[in-house]
Amino acid sequence: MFDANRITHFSEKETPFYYYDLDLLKRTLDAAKRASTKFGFHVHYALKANFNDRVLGFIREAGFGADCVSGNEVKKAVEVGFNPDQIVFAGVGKSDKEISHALSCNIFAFNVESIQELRIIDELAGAAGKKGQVALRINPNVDAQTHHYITTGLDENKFGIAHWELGEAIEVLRQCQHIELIGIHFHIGSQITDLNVFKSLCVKVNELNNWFDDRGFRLRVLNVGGGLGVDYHHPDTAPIPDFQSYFAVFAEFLERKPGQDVHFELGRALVSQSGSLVSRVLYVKNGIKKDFLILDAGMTELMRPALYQAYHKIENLTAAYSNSTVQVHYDVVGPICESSDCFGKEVLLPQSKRGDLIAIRTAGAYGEVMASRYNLRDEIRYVYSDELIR
Ligand SMILES: Cc1ncc(COP(=O)(O)O)c(C=O)c1O
Ligand SMILES: N[C@@H](CCCC[NH3+])C(=O)O
Repeated sequence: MFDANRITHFSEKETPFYYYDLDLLKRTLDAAKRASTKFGFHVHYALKANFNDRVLGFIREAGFGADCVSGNEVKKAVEVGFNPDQIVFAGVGKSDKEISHALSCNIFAFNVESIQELRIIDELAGAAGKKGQVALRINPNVDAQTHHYITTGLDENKFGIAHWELGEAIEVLRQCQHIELIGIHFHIGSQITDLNVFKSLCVKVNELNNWFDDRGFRLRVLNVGGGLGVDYHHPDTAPIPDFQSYFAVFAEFLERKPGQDVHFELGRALVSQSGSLVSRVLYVKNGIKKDFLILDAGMTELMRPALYQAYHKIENLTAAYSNSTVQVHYDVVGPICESSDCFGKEVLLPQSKRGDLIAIRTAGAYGEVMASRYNLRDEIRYVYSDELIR
């Protein structure tokens, strides 16, 4: 819950807007950095979770690398000052233009997702007179036990090179003159809350690490991707994910060969809790079957509930400091002309009225970046916590 001072500040702003708590962001990054450094691990932040310039500035300052999934993300990472030597580029559909641009930036590595892509990077690197460093993204067929839309490491998913294709992949690698295999890469899904899933991933990584070693490939990097989940139900009591326990799983179960580095690509866990979407109640509508709170924010600002039926904690900030004790169940909806434009059904809130400020919490990851202009909505607005002390 936000303090009264902050709510007064919000009430002066035009809604809806994303609010970023930069102090919490910094504390989260410090915790992740401390825990990863303790084990000698390197973290590349997944820009796809949030590429807001100010957020990225803090992440770069904290010393993380960048994991990109498009040419524009590579461009952005370079522009905001990430060291190209700490930029990796994944994605099932990298275009020739994007590959050539990344080669010209001298990024650290391409996480390659198909055999055909290996040949194309080799060709483009040759034409540019470069040598591209590549890691093979392997689909390990490990169930991430998360929402099926954000599971990426099962045989049925489009991501990565299948394990049965690896023989062919190393034949192609042996023929290619302009690429060098530096490692193997995995990313099995997002919002993973059961750490045992990562133990299963380590077992697969160890098997494959040995497989490559047996065939004479001395891998320098084991990249195990991201995926660490956050607590959407308790944004205030559990604002910082347990990075120590997460990294400890890999420290215990991953078998590194001498000289091998371990890379991670965390997105959500680094930025989720420091962002909230702040909105106002436009109308309170008493339907036949239920009551609706109609907000001025919708699925165009935060798509996760409409897309994945994702849970986000909803709070009435105005009512929080009033004496009202009446509680009402509302369907909290947006103004967009889609029935799926709903942030939560049967949400128990203090009795609410037009003009009340509503916060939708844990929206710092996959919030602003997934916004759209559908219905010709306004561009996203922001408020940063340090405006309060400026
Ligand atoms: C290749 C890759 N790396 C890293 C991430 C970041 O994942 P998360 O935000 O769950 O940490 C993703 C997104 O799921 C991804 O596709
Ligand atoms: N956009 C998803 C996560 C997908 C991660 C990218 N592979 C979410 O909001 O949870």
